[in-house]
Amino acid sequence: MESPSEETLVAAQLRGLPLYIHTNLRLRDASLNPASPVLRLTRAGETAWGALPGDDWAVFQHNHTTYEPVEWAQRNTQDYPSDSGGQVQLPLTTVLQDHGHFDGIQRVLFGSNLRFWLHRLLFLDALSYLSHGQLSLNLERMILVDIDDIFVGERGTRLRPDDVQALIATQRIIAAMVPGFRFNLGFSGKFYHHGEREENLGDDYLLRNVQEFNWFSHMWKHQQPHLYENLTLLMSEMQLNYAFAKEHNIPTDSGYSISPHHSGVYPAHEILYIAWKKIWNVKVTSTEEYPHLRPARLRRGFIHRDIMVLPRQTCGLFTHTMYIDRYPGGRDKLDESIQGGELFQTIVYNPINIFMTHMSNYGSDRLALYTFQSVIKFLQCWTNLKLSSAPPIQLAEMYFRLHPEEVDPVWGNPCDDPRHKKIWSKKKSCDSLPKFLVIGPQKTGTTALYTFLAMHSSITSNVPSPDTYEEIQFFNGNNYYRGLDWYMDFFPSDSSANSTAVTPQTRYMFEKSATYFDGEAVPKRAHALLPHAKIVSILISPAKRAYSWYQHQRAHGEGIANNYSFYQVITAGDSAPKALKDLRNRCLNPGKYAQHLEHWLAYYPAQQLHIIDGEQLRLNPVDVMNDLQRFLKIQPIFDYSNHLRFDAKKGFFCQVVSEKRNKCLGKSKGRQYPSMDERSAKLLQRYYLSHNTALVKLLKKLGSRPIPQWLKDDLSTGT
Ligand SMILES: Nc1ncnc2c1ncn2[C@@H]1O[C@H](COP(=O)(O)OS(=O)(=O)O)[C@@H](OP(=O)(O)O)[C@H]1O
Repeated sequence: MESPSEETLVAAQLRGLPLYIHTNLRLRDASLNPASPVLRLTRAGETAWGALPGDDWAVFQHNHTTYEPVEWAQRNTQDYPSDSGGQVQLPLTTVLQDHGHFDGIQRVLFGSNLRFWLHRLLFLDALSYLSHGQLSLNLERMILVDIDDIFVGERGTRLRPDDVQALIATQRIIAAMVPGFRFNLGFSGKFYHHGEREENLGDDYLLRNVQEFNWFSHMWKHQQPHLYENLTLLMSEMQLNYAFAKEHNIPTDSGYSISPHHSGVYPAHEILYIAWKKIWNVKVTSTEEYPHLRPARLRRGFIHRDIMVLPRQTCGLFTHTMYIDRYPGGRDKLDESIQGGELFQTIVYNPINIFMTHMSNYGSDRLALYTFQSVIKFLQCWTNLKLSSAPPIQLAEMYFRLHPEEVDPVWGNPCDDPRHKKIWSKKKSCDSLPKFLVIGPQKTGTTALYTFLAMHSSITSNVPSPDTYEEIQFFNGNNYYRGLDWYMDFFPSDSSANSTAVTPQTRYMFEKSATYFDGEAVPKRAHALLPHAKIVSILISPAKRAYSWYQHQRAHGEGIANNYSFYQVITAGDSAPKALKDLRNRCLNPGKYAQHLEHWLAYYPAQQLHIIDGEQLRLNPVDVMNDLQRFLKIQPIFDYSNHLRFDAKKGFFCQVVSEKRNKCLGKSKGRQYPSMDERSAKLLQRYYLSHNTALVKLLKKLGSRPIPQWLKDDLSTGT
């Protein structure tokens, strides 16, 4: 390849097209064709002056009506002064639209990659144009700028009256370009009048102009709420800021609040949410921490305890960023971010932008005012985006209308992220999260397994729930919305709670909830919190399971189950009463084993999954428990042969208590009921045929597991 300094305009014709390409060029000064029909998001602004990134640009030479330039640039004659000879150069086409008149194919050709910021916009426009609008971004963009830490800050870094005047003046200028724009000020009243004389006058000036801005409460002393374990104490601190607001005519009805350092928002500190609601009637907050700080484009929102949590965007201005020239990387870096770089693109890609800034960014040389005013001007110059602003509640409602799939939170493990660990209650420990889950399905022997596991001195389960006994049922249903603290309270980290001899390190904690197996949302949620957990499932004949489940419902006095025979339940058609159809689904669906296991395997690797043959658990529990201990790598290995014994009266294996006495499971496990009728048995064999066939395939794929006898039987009689 030629070195760039030696390059010449080497032309190559694109095969079959009246189009020549010159490659390997350095260019500068890009401009757009205002008449190009491709432009939608992109606006033909001025010229993007300066060298364009890269030294391997291609330009297009065309001589046919099918072609229309979208972007031009000049050769970088600063590099080759001899080339220009002082003459004006013709612009070279760097992005070209092909209308398809020649060969019927419409194209947009780019002479360079997406390193050049303008190409990122043009690429979106090309997608929109070529897809006839199917792949188009909406052009509305909302912008909210929060100024945290009002009144907080060292002497010498705070606002003076002229800074406040500049704030108001710039707000007016921005509002003329962004309808509805007002700075959103978050205050900590405790530090009011803590500055130098001029700065205290600045505080007063701000309060005299209280109606110019939107306001929200920060913490009174700028404390981190996750350090509070006591709700009353936290509320009394919030109350102080509330009283301050009242005294100084600061509006208290924004329904928005921000927590210092994102503390308590995510990972959620429940008492923060409760206190916020009670004192400030908070409806919206925002954070950069959900699910993680980086990458910024993956930040999401969620709703917890009726508080809408929005993702917040970073604009590179932190408490200590106070001077333009001391911006990390210098003024050029800041301008690069504004002029097509990170800040500019954040607004291009996010329909709703909440930016975090700090009071200190508005004193000194007012870096933040420069930043926002400039980026908005730049956006107006180069895009057709419709910028506007609105108070946080409106933004939040808009956000969740756009992203209904984000409403439900997904709780991650706070210990997986050092930042999260820092803003998580000191009382919590990741040691008190389960290392394995017994997921069911129901009626396969999960209680027997749970009881046998609990006999092991190194294994502990959760403390019982008052509603659902040994099962917490967290990852499915409404308990999930109670939050992680609620779940973790079932796993006390002090060893006194359950087993005295073992430390948290040697304790192998688990949880069993038999409805997890077929819970739609469970694998995703479990994996988000416990990605390294082992997953244990038990399978028996799905027909037998369905029948046992039906008997269980009858024994529990479930009205519908008592009013209909098993056959009627499993054959209920679409015209049946809803309650009967629901019962049918709950009875039959968990037995579609392969389908549910595939769902788990979409989140967990096969090595973390252990499938127990439920018939073996019933007939030969000692071997099953030995296998399971090996799989879980539990030490020491517990010898179950001395502790489990077949109880002829119960008809099942039970726990050995003494030479003569066994402790068996209660009456509800191993019930007496008539055998399944022939008709139902035949029907279910047919019903589960495809599911059982898929299960055999899956088990084979998973490796050396012997195919359970019940599965072979179900399949042989089902054909
Ligand atoms: N050792 C031992 N003792 C008692 N019962 C045993 C045992 N091993 C397996 N089984 C079978 O477990 C079935 C109940 O399953 P679950 O405990 O998973 O039911 S539940 O979902 O928790 O309600 C229960 O179902 P039913 O026989 O229909 O009552 C038993 O067949």
